[in-house]
Amino acid sequence: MIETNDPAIWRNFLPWPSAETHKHARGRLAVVSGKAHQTGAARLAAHAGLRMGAGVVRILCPPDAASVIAPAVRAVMLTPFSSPENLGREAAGSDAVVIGPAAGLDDATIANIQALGSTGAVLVIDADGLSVFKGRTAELFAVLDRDDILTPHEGEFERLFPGLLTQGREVAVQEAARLAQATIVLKGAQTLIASPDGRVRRNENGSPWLATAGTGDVLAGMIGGLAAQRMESFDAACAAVWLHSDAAHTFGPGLTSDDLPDCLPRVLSEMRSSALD
Ligand SMILES: NC(=O)C1=CN([C@@H]2O[C@H](COP(=O)(O)OP(=O)(O)OC[C@H]3O[C@@H](n4cnc5c(N)ncnc54)[C@H](OP(=O)(O)O)[C@@H]3O)[C@@H](O)[C@H]2O)[C@@H](O)CC1
Ligand SMILES: Nc1ncnc2c1ncn2[C@@H]1O[C@H](COP(=O)(O)OP(=O)(O)O)[C@@H](O)[C@H]1O
Repeated sequence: MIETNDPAIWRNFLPWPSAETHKHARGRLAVVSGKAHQTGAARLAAHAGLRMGAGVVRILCPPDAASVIAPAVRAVMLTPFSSPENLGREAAGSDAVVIGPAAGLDDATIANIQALGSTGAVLVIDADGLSVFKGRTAELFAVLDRDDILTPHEGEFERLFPGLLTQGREVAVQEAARLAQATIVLKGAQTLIASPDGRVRRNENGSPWLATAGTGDVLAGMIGGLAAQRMESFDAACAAVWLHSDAAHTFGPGLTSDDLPDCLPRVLSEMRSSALD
């Protein structure tokens, strides 16, 4: 049965800081950047993860990108990596890692994802991190744990699961979660979220203002931010999808992906008030 993605289901599982917490205890999120001319997507995701409450957010970047990113971040920290092995070491200790936005469609992206697979962090894989496995899905599935999360739009979904969408989005997303043994977020006007345990929810508060470049990168960062705070992956994905749309409704016309993270304090405050009621 497909449930509506109603906040009542996951509202009480949202992570709020306790009086005694510190930034590392709140959750460590890493976001992997693309090359020097492709760093905006990672910066959007990292900022969103920080706004969602991850206590420490770090961008891990190829060495050539460091001088581009450094002047463009403040609360987000920056660490260059020189190889997939080095990336794996730098990401160790992260609670969640986002990879894929503007990562590049080359073997380095595959090797980076494989290296991250052994860190134990929850992986949120988006965009190029999905498309690069076109025709090589067995290699992707070999990396995934059940708490990992894939966030394809329909184009990316078709590359990973060719032909599956002809059975309808609902059937397709459930079958994809079963095949991948991971949570699948099939994005669209009504995003569907499926867990490998068979749960599936339909998001019904979508906003067409989200049809603008970079909003998917923000969503990946939001999911990563909640997963870093140890919210269960499926609920983290459902909560982030709903809050992402709510932020878009809050801003309305003229929305760009840059605006979304800055709408989150208000959206989260409203959610916190209603959870306390
Ligand atoms: N700020 C930044 O730096 C940003 C960087 N970004 C980075 O840019 C890269 C390209 O990302 P991308 O998503 O534009 O292109 P990609 O998936 O390679 O192919 C697009 C093709 O897929 C198809 N398609 C089918 N359904 C679709 C759907 N629902 N939504 C969208 N497309 C759909 C569609 O085919 P059509 O329908 O036109 O035949 C379309 O032509 C990637 O690295 C990404 O991370 C972006 O995140 C933006 C912000
Ligand atoms: N018409 C729409 N109505 C509601 N949500 C939409 C619509 N179009 C796009 N979205 C949402 O916007 C986001 C776009 O993500 P994505 O396609 O990955 O963009 P990008 O790669 O530019 O970041 C997804 O969360 C998707 O559900």
